[in-house]
Amino acid sequence: MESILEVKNLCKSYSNGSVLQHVLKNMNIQIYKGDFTVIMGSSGSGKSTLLYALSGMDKPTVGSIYFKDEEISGYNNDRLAIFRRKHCGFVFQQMYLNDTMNVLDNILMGGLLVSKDRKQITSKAKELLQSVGLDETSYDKFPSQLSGGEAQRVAIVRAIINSPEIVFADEPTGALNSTNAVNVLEVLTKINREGQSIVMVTHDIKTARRANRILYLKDGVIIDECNLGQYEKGDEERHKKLRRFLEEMGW
Ligand SMILES: Nc1ncnc2c1ncn2[C@@H]1O[C@H](COP(=O)(O)OP(=O)(O)OP(=O)(O)O)[C@@H](O)[C@H]1O
Repeated sequence: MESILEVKNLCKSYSNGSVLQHVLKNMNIQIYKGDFTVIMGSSGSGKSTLLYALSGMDKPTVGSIYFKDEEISGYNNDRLAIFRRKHCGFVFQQMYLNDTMNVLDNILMGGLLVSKDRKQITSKAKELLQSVGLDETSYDKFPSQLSGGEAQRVAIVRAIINSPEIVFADEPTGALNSTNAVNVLEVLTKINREGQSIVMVTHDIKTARRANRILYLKDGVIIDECNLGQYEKGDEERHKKLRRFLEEMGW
């Protein structure tokens, strides 16, 4: 299997006043291309810190992070920003859609950072909106006029408009009701089936079971992983396997 991200001896510490808190402790991980990888673990175990380090949103205290053959951990902030724009998409719980722009412009804003071909980006945005179940009536709406699930689907389209090689998601369904959460998970499952690599942090077992690989984090260390294979709707065995794994982990 081909790696898309590789982490070597990763440590991350925060200084809280006079106390140094070691949040990630000497981690070694490979994330594979085309995988839907989920990071789980108890609250405060370091999941978001790991996601931030993997995605070049934050720098490790010690250790190296490789995106394919490129070592991103040594980059300065400007190079990291370029790296993120070129290769990564982000779907976070706080969606940060721009409230002063309509749906289409929110998406185009990201697309035009990479391509100057407005016509091509516009038609791609419309195609992607269609594929997540949003028709032309959504284009002119402002974020405040959307439901949580619609807004999150717009955020996903914005995250993938530049065809990033990897999408990072932090609790993307955390603020949604169950219908909207399922809609958003369907979109993530669909783009993963089409080859998109995804790394997602979640507390929710229904969300986690969309992944083919679950990494379990405890006190800053990956203590084990569970491999589930590709998601199929209604696969009870898969659900039981994940439940057993999480019970063993003390989740
Ligand atoms: N910027 C920061 N400065 C200082 N400490 C931080 C910072 N970010 C995170 N921490 C600390 O690092 C630890 C891990 O935080 P992190 O958010 O990664 O955990 P998590 O597993 O994602 O938790 P949760 O499931 O509750 O979101 C926590 O004790 C947190 O207080």
